[in-house]
Amino acid sequence: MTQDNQRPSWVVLKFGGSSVSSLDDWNNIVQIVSDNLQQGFRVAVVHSAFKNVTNRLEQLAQLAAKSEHQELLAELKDYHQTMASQLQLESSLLTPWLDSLETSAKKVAEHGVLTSKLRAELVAYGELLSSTLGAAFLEQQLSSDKKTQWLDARKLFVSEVEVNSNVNDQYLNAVCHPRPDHELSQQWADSYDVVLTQGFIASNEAGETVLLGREGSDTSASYVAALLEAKKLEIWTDVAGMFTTDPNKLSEAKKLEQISYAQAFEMAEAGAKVLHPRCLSTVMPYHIPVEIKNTHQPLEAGTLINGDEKDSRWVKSIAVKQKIPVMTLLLGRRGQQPETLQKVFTVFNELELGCELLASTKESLVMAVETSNSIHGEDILNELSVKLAEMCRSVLLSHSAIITLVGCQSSQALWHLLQIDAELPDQWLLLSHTSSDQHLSFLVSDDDALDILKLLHGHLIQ
Ligand SMILES: Nc1ncnc2c1ncn2[C@@H]1O[C@H](COP(=O)(O)OP(=O)(O)O)[C@@H](O)[C@H]1O
Ligand SMILES: N[C@@H](CC(=O)OP(=O)(O)O)C(=O)O
Repeated sequence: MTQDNQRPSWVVLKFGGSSVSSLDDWNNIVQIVSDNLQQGFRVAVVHSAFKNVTNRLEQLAQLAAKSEHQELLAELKDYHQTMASQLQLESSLLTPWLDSLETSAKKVAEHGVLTSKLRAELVAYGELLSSTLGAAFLEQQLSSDKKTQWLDARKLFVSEVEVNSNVNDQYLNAVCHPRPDHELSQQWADSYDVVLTQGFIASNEAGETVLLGREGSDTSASYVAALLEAKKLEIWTDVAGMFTTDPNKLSEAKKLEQISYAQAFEMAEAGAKVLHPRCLSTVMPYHIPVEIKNTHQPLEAGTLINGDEKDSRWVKSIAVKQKIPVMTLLLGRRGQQPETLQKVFTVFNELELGCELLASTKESLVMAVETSNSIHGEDILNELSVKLAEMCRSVLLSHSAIITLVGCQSSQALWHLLQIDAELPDQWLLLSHTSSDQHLSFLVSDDDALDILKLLHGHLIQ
């Protein structure tokens, strides 16, 4: 068995859609990879689809089910071919993927209904296309003695069926449990300087393509880091770290230089989308530090996530999730009875929608609807309202925001809130705090969300 200090030193670099979508981005990526090679690391790159391509592929899947996909398909082909020419690469590199994308869309059209299996197959082309160009660009730009190898993530990661998961989850929100493979790490290190693979995609035991949930490339990067027992995992994105709140929503947001895994997890769970929460649970057991950095400003210091942290008395950050579909069900006196709850959850189940119970009173239930792993379009929310209305006095569908205070005990957070000498809006519903008690959430109207964020950030963040 090899000793730890004889093992190859891998660094994993994940580049999100916002980091791979222009020639300037790619010149920065070449520099970042070269710097790591110069420091003696082997480099594993995990690559997302180009910016917004996954959303457009999701749309393509919906349109294909109605045989109305030709225009968007042509647009997507054109977009990728233009990217190839921007990077001065042969667009013929893309032909096999573009042909199979067309075949998949045709398959959906012939089937006439979108299934989660077909959706996964089709949406995966975003990462397959972009990473093919990424690997060719690195091979072309890195010095000639450096070997770059493109790898198919579906051969590396096989999903495991989770207890109670439904078919949609198995194809669209799949879970893998990679463990360190020292032999593979050595084999790759002997053969290549850089390996490059796709984020977001994996396969199941039947060899079919599955997805790891929207924004799942961070999760893939953590899988690669665990597989290689990497020295560090760097998430390269369009902001220079994790901030006290989304810097694109509030300019006063401050960068957090160093935070614990636990706090970063709470922030990610609460909606700080710069990092996917599932990414941390994979790297934590191996103590792999995670750094978040800005691809557009590579020299700027980022946020380092590692280790533990002492309890804090102050709110450290505030996360906002906006445009969450929320159903408020007025159920009358039988509201909290098991039969009523069972009927409500059965409707969600039948429509294959996820839900989170946000609050309940004796007579009402407030539930957030999770649509990202649904195979249906937006009109599924209306269908849900109609079905729920059959068992309720009334159903209200709103698009709301969830604001979460992260980093101190909920009792402390409430105490801090009481000190705020300003008017809070009328529409303000206390939701929950997590079992770790480092997390306090409120449901507010989407229109008020950014004003409330500004107010709370000004008062609560030290
Ligand atoms: N607390 C936070 N700190 C930093 N960024 C945040 C935070 N909360 C939300 N974000 C958002 O996360 C975005 C980066 O995530 P994402 O768009 O998924 O990037 P990528 O395409 O690189 O995966 C930032 O542009 C920022 O708007
Ligand atoms: N492309 C996928 C996976 C992903 O993580 O993308 P990004 O790294 O750009 O957030 C998505 O949009 O969901």
